[in-house]
Amino acid sequence: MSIPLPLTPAQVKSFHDEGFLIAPNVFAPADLEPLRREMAVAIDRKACELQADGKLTKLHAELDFDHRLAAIYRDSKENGEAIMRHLEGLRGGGFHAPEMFDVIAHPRLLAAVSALLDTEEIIASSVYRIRPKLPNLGRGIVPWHQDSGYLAASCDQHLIITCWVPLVDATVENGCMQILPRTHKGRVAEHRTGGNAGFLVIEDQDLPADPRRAVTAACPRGGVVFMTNRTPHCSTPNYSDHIRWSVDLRYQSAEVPNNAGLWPELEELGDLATPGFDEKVTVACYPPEADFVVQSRQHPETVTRYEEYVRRREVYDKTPVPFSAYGRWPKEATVAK
Ligand SMILES: O=C(O)CCC(=O)C(=O)O
Ligand SMILES: [Fe+2]
Repeated sequence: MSIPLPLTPAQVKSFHDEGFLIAPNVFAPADLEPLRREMAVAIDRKACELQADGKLTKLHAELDFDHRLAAIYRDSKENGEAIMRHLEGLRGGGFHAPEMFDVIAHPRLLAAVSALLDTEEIIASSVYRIRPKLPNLGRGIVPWHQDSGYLAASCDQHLIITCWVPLVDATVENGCMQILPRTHKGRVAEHRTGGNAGFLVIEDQDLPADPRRAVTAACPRGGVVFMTNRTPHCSTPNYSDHIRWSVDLRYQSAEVPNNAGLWPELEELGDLATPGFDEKVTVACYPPEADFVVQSRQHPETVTRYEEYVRRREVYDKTPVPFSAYGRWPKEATVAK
């Protein structure tokens, strides 16, 4: 295992001043290969299943991970959507093979997160998302928002770090992110429901700065775009011929409210959670999904291993929690974007 390289003090300062940091070479190119390969296997499996059901005629098995799903989608929107839903799961982080966990718990990534959070005690969130942004498809275009727009208001003033990890070189052409710098220290802006593809949106007049000041966050594969939960960002269309694959992961200090220690203890029959569990988890910044300890110097025995991470995710997915990511923003966007 290579020795984790933390960020330089100048990079850490830049993150806190600007609200984001683009760090190349967090991962070695080979580090992301197992995840890309396993996601390709998952696509293949689902495509074969659709073929066996008589829904899909052409497998496009000769195409690589960066092109195959786009070709399947071009043949049939329904099949393309079915495969994307399969990968995304209930809320966007459905894919949880060991290769995904290895990226979430990667020592070099955790060293960088630890430097940015200034703690060794790190909680990872299940609120990670897999994003296949297909060429010329509106669904992957994410309108202006702050990640706090989706989280509990009680966590607005805490720091939760989004690590945006491209699985291909992310460029303007294939629809990398745009980020509004130096605007992450104020209140969370007004978000509205009904943005593109059902996302929340901050309308231009409600952004904390002129969107023309946005920085283009191109990032090579192996690099990471780090952002705070109050950093406004969006992403643009993919005009390339390949899929802009990315995953975004989230981390916070163990001092920030979380549900890492809470289990619902499902009853055998009916899968009903222990009474009161739903109220308890509302302490977390995103109550419906399972947080877990990913690094701890003080209590290394609490660090979550792969099997427990999977179990926590499954159990939370079955547990109705009275929290909606859209609940805090009752107003619809005035213009559908
Ligand atoms: O991947 C994208 O296009 C948007 C990502 C995003 O909003 C996030 O990582 O928080
Ligand atoms: Fe976001």
